[in-house]
Amino acid sequence: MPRILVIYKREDDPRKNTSIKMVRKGLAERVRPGSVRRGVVLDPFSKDVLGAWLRGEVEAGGVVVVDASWKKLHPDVFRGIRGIHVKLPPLLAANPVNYGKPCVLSSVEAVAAALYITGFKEDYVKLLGLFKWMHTFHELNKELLEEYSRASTPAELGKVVVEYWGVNPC
Ligand SMILES: C[S@@+](CC[C@H](N)C(=O)[O-])C[C@H]1O[C@@H](n2cnc3c(N)ncnc32)[C@H](O)[C@@H]1O
Repeated sequence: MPRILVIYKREDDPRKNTSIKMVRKGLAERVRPGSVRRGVVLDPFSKDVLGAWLRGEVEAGGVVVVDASWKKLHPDVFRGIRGIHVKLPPLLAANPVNYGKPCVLSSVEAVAAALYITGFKEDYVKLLGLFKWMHTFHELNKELLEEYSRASTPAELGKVVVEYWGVNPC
């Protein structure tokens, strides 16, 4: 499994936090921002998008997620973290806080999507087992995830987004 690195900002209830659960289950590690050397940083403010062409970077450096509150999230939170910053192509959240909304995923949803799109499908399945609503995430997004994973360039991925969403909501 690629490394999953969590930068945890302690901004919400730790009992409901999804990245803390990934860490507790031994699927992710908690790190300080300065210790990240490379990898794919899941950054909703980036203009670049994650796609299958980043598989090598995920393999080499892992997936970095910044666990902060969506209410307080600001581009500064991501500044200075080394790695390739990318947002995810649009997907629907299934978590109880943002159910049905595009783009505002929980940490576990974001990491799972990144793993699926870059071809780590068995590792994606491991994350589905962490929360009941992760199976709903799968049902809501499985066709889109598969289409996204087949796009081999940003232009191809952009076409899928336009065909499905019209205007990109993220
Ligand atoms: C804002 S935090 C909220 C996490 C929440 N506290 C939890 O328990 O899961 C979610 C993180 O997942 C990643 N993420 C979520 N949606 C994303 C998207 N559309 N594009 C890129 N990264 C995303 C980002 O690293 C973001 O900071």
